[in-house]
Amino acid sequence: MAHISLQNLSLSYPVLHGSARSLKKTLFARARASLGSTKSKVGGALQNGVSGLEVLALKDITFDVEGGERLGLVGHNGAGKTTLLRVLGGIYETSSGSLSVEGETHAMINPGSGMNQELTGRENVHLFARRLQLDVKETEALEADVEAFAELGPFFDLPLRLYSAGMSVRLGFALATVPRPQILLMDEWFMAGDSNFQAKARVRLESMVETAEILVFTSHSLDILREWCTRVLWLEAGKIVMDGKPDAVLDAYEAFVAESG
Ligand SMILES: Nc1ncnc2c1ncn2[C@@H]1O[C@H](COP(=O)(O)OP(=O)(O)OP(=O)(O)O)[C@@H](O)[C@H]1O
Repeated sequence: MAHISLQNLSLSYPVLHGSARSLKKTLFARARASLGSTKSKVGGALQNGVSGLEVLALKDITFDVEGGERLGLVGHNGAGKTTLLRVLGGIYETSSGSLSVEGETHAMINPGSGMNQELTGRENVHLFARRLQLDVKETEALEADVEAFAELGPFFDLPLRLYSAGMSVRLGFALATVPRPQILLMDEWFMAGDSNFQAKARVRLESMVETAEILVFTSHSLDILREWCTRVLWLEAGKIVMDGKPDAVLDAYEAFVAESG
């Protein structure tokens, strides 16, 4: 059974170095001067670290996720949701604390990850198939599936650097939903794209979610979180504010947002 466990986990990003040029130095000085004096509605906490200014993106995070749970992450811009997904996906190392992830994990965090901008959509599908070590028949099936799903028309045979943001999402989504992992981590970019694509994406995700033992995803859509999750974690400035049943957490979050304006 898949399982995730985090104990007192923290992560900070270094911001700028003291040797940077003058504009950076000015910004650095302003941010440093505002330490502790302002309460921003966005972002992690700014702090003085060993190597200079840091953003404390996650602070003392402790929670467990059991197989069968669908955990939604909610919070203001910069609250730490994507950072947490990246930590769970093994993309970022933590500054302190411990993390244990049991189960095959797939992180849908960046629509363009692993793709070559100079290759066409079709060529990228073949690249992807080689990475998954698919045989000729499986590769043909994958190509047909992605081509039909992404509906890129002639752009499927043009280099990715010519794609619009929505077109990249279509291709990235079609490829990212091929593996069937035990733990699925998903950032909210999957909701990008036009309404026709969103409807298709939703159906595809639903079948994926059924096979994933654990789903962790971020969204600013409270309706989606209410509908999809069995549990919601509310983060603000890198800290857990509340963890529990979706309705209880999201009602409290909505009240907080209404109060803080
Ligand atoms: N690569 C990075 N380097 C430095 N700081 C970063 C980096 N990525 C994120 N941060 C900072 O870490 C904090 C958390 O960012 P994160 O992207 O995890 O937030 P989020 O909750 O996903 O936000 P959003 O809802 O806007 O996507 C923010 O203050 C952000 O400025």
